[in-house]
Formats: sequence, C-alpha cells, structure tokens
Amino acid sequence: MTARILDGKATASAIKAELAVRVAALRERGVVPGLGTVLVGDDPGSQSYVKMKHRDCAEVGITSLRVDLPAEASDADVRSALAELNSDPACTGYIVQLPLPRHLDENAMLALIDPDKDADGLHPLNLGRLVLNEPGPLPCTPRGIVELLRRYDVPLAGAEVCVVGRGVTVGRPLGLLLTRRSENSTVTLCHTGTRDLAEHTRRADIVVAAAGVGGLVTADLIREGAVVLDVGVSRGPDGKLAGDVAPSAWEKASAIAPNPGGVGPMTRAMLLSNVVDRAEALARR
Ligand SMILES: Nc1nc(=O)c2c([nH]1)NC[C@@H]1CN(c3ccc(C(=O)N[C@@H](CCC(=O)O)C(=O)O)cc3)C=[N+]21
Repeated sequence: MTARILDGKATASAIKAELAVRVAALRERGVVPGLGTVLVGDDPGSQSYVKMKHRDCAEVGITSLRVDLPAEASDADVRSALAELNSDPACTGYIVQLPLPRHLDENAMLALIDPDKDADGLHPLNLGRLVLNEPGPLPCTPRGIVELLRRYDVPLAGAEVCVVGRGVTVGRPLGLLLTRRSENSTVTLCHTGTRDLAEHTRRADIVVAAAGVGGLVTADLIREGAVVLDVGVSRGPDGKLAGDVAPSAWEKASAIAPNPGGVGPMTRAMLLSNVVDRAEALARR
C-alpha cells in the first residue's frame, strides 16, 4: 500500500493565506494583532522554533514582540517579562517557549500568563475550559492534528484513535479535543506504563505517535490501512532528529503525516490562528 501524505506544510501555507486575509481586514479597522514570545536561554531547538514563529507572523501580517532572556534569568526576571506582555496592548497573545531552564518552575510561569493572552492554550484555566467544553484558545499541536485530519477528510466520528505519549502539550489534551461531540472519536491514551502497546495501536484507525521515542511505531504496531501521524521529535544516537514513526510503517499505512512536514507546520499555523481569533474577538467588543 502507498500511504497518502497528509501534507502539513502545504496545509499550513493554505491556512496562512487565509489568515493573511483576516489580518488585512483587521488592520483596515486599525486592529494590529501581535504575537509575543518569551525565550529563556539559548537552546538551539527553541531558538529555531521561535525564529520560525516570527517568520510566520511576518508572512501573515502579525507583528512580533520578541523577549529573549539569558539562561540564568531569575524567576523575578521572567515574571516581570510576563507582566509586561500581559499589560502591553500591542500584544494580542504570547507564548513562553518550552522547555524552560531547570531552575524555573514551568507550571508556575504558565499560570502567570493572562489566560486571554495564552496563545498556546496551555494555561491551566484554558486547559480547564477544554475539559468543560467552554470556548478558549486550544493547544496548538492537538488543534493542528485535528485540523490536518479534517482538511484531508479523515473520518473522525466513531474512529478508534490511539494516542501514544501523555505529554501536556500533545498527548494529554489531544484526547479532550477528539472526544468532543464535534469530533466524536474514541481515544486510547498509551504511555510508558501501558502493558501491551501493540494491542492498542493495532486496533486503531488512527495512530498519533507523540512519545518522542525515535522509530517507536513500526509496521507491526499498526493495522493495514491505518492513518499514522508522526508528531514526536527526538535526537538519535547520531545526533540527528528522528520522528516516532519508523519507515517500515509507511508500507502498511493508508495515510501518513510525515515528520518533518506534517504536524510541525500545523502547530505553527494554529499558533497564528489563536492570535487572529483573539484579535477578532477584541475587534468585536
Ligand atoms: N510554549 C511552547 N509551545 C510550543 O508549541 C512548543 C514549545 N513551547 N516548545 C517546543 C515545541 C516543538 N514545537 C514545534 C513547532 C514547529 C515545528 C516545525 O515546524 N517543524 C518542522 C521542521 C522545522 C525545521 O525545519 O526544523 C516540520 O515538522 O516540518 C516543530 C516543533 C513547538 N513547541
């Protein structure tokens, strides 16, 4: 079987073109959406992601507010940077690029973001809103996964979805999105404590590999014709970036979201969508 490619890069470009139109309409009304990023330290991965996010903003007309702090920034330094962005009217929404240096408490920092400016949808209040099915910004990668599946008409209602990985930014909230009435999927969340991973992944119509374990999902872990999304990124022993899905899985899958080129670009497009959604809500007031 040749797997159909769920092309996140092309889909993200189409979404950015749609967003550029919405931003132009906002600008005509004097509303200029702005995305803030707080980057603490010099982790090369984080630096490249933040750079990409600002490049995306420029592409659609969202202004950038970039706050870079040194790795040894104190808790107080980060708190004052967040307080500034919380009160800056030019900042529609912002993110705190994760991971933070170990001496900083990530959850405490995320809880300091004004929930209405939480462009990542990772503030406890917004994750709570997601549980309660109340409106609020959605976490970008889960939202990107659902959007990619929708745009390729992958059936979700009644679908058996197996999510591998229970991280806060992907695995844990993804089940909440997919079990909303609007998606109506049945979700199994697997993790390092799962007794027999294959028993669950082989049963699934859709497998979302978000464990950050290189090559974890091989052909014998999936059913013939399954849809597979490669989300997890890790560094192999050779220092090269690897996805969670092994090349062998491509022979059995009916469709694959590759890595790179799949969910990553969708994550970035959803970040922009969260900012534009909020700018439009503010313009309606
Ligand atoms: N507060 C916060 N929010 C995040 O959303 C967040 C974060 N911290 N920390 C790190 C992870 C990782 N992440 C990615 C975003 C884009 C790509 C992406 O676009 N990847 C391209 C490849 C990019 C390249 O060329 O290296 C692709 O998959 O095609 C990947 C990973 C967001 N994250």
